[in-house]
Amino acid sequence: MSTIAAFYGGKSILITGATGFMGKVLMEKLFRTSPNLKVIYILVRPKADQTPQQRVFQILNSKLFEKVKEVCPDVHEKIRAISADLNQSDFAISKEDTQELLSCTNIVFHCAATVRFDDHLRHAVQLNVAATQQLLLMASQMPKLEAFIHISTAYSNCNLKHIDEVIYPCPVEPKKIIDSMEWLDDAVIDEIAPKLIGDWPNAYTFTKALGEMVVQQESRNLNIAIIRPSIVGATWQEPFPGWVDNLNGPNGIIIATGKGLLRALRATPKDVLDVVPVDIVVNLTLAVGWYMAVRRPTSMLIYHCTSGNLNPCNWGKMGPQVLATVKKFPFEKAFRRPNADFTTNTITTLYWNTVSHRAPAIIYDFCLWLTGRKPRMTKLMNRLIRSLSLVEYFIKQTWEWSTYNTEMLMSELSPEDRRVRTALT
Ligand SMILES: CCCCCCCCCCCCCCCCCCCCCCCC(=O)SCCNC(=O)CCNC(=O)[C@H](O)C(C)(C)COP(=O)(O)OP(=O)(O)OC[C@H]1O[C@@H](n2cnc3c(N)ncnc32)[C@H](O)[C@@H]1OP(=O)(O)O
Ligand SMILES: NC(=O)C1=CN([C@@H]2O[C@H](COP(=O)(O)OP(=O)(O)OC[C@H]3O[C@@H](n4cnc5c(N)ncnc54)[C@H](OP(=O)(O)O)[C@@H]3O)[C@@H](O)[C@H]2O)C=CC1
Repeated sequence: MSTIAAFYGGKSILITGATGFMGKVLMEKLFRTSPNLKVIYILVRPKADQTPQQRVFQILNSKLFEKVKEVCPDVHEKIRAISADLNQSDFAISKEDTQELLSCTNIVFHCAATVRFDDHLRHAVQLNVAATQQLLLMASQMPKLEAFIHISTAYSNCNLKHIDEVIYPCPVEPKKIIDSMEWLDDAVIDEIAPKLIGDWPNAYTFTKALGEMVVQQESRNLNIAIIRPSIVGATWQEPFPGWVDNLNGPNGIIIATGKGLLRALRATPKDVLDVVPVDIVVNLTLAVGWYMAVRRPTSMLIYHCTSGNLNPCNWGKMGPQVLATVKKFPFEKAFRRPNADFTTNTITTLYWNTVSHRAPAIIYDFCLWLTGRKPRMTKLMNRLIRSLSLVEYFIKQTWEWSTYNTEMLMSELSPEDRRVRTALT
C-alpha cells in the first residue's frame, strides 16, 4: 500500500471547496485510496435550491465517485457536510459543528475560492483573503491539527516573469484591504480597484497573492504549505481520463473548439502553455499533506505544480492535438465542424472574430428568428469572445516557475508513490 495513502488512514480531514472542480477530485482520491480514513468534513453552502446534504448526495452518486462506492461502501457515513458560507465572517457554521471541527480535525485542505476573472474586488477579497484569514484562525484552535495545505495559483505573482517557490510581498497590506472593504461602497471600490490591483491582470490573481501573504502573516505555530497549480485541466488518469465539470481554464476553450464555436485563437505556436491535469495536482496535494505532517519542515514551504520546465508543451503541439481529438471524437449538437487556427496579431484576430465568430452567429440567429425560434448564438459567441479576452493575458505570455521544492518532495516519495504521484518529471 502507498505510504501516503496509509498516512491518511484514521485521519479527520477538513476540505473547503470540496464541491468544486479540484475539491471533488481530492475527495474522490482520498476515499478511493484511503477508505479507512475516519471522516472528511466539507464546508458546503446551499446552492440552486439544494441543501448541502442534497448536493453531497448528488456528488457521491456522480460518475466521478463510481470507483469509491466499490472500495468505500460506507462513504456516506464518512463524509460530513457542514453547512457554511465563506462569505460570512464566521462562515455561518453552527456552534456544535465549529466545536467538532476544532476538536477533531487533523488535516486542512483549503481549496475554496472565487476563481472568476471578472469578480467584484469586494467579493474576491472576502473569499480569497478574509475567508483564508478566518480559516487560519480556526486552524490555530485545532489541537490535533497536523498540517494546513492552502491551494493558491501559480499566477498569484503573474506580474513577475520568473517566479520562485517563495512568497512575494504585495504592495498593499492584506488587513488594510479587508478592513477597507467593510466600509467602502461598491462605487468607490470600482473607482479605486484598478489602482489597488496595479499590475495584476484581475482581482482573482491579485487576491490570491494577498491570500498567500495572509497565510504567511497568520501562520502562527501552524504546519503550513502552499501549493501553486498553473492551469488545471481534465483528469489524465485518475479515476478515469478526461473528467471535467466546468468551463474554466482550458476546458471552455477546448469545448468551444469541439462545438465548432471557436475558429480562431490568438496564440504563438512556440510559446509554452503550462497546463497540469487535475489528478496530478491532487496527487501532489496529498503528497504535500503527508510530507508536512510526517517530516515537519521547520518553515512553511511553497510547491509549484507546473509542467513548463519539467514536461513542456507549446501551443504548436497542443493546438493540433486538441483539434485532431475533437475531430476524431465529435461533440453532439455542434454548431459547425471543428476547424481552428491561431492568429498572431490584433488585426487578424479582429478580422477572424468578425468573419468566423460574430457574422456566422448573426446569420444563424436570423435563421432562428425567421423560423420563429429564439435567437441565442450571438449571445453565446459574445460570451466566448469575452472569455477569450479575459484569458488573453495568460495566453499571450509565458512564465518560468522554479520547482525545487516539488522535485525535492518527489525524491522523498517511495518508488510506488513516485510512480503514482506525478507525470510532470
Ligand atoms: C491548430 C490550432 C488550433 C487552435 C484551437 C485549439 C484550442 C487549443 C486549446 C488548448 C488548451 C487551451 C488552454 C487555454 C488556457 C486558458 C488560460 C486560463 C488562464 C487561467 C490562469 C489562472 C488559472 C487559475 O488559477 S484559476 C482558473 C479558473 N478560472 C478561470 O478559468 C476563469 C474563470 N471563468 C471566468 O472568469 C468566467 O467564466 C468568465 C469571466 C471567463 C466568463 O464569465 P461569463 O459570466 O461570461 O460566463 P460564465 O458565468 O462562466 O458562464 C455563463 C454562461 O456562459 C457559458 N460559457 C462560459 N464560458 C464559455 C465558453 N468558453 N464557451 C462556451 N460557453 C461558455 C456557460 O456555459 C454559461 O451558460 P449558462 O447556460 O448561462 O449556464
Ligand atoms: N481551476 C484552475 O485552473 C485552477 C485553480 N486553482 C485554485 O484551486 C482552487 C480550487 O479551484 P477550482 O476547483 O477550479 O474552483 P471551483 O470554482 O470549481 O470551486 C470553488 C469552490 O469554492 C467554493 N466556494 C466558493 N464560494 C464559497 C462560499 N461563499 N462558501 C463556501 N464555499 C464556497 C465553491 O462552492 P460552490 O460549489 O458552493 O460554489 C467550490 O467548492 C482555488 O483556490 C483556485 O484558486 C489554482 C490554479 C488553477
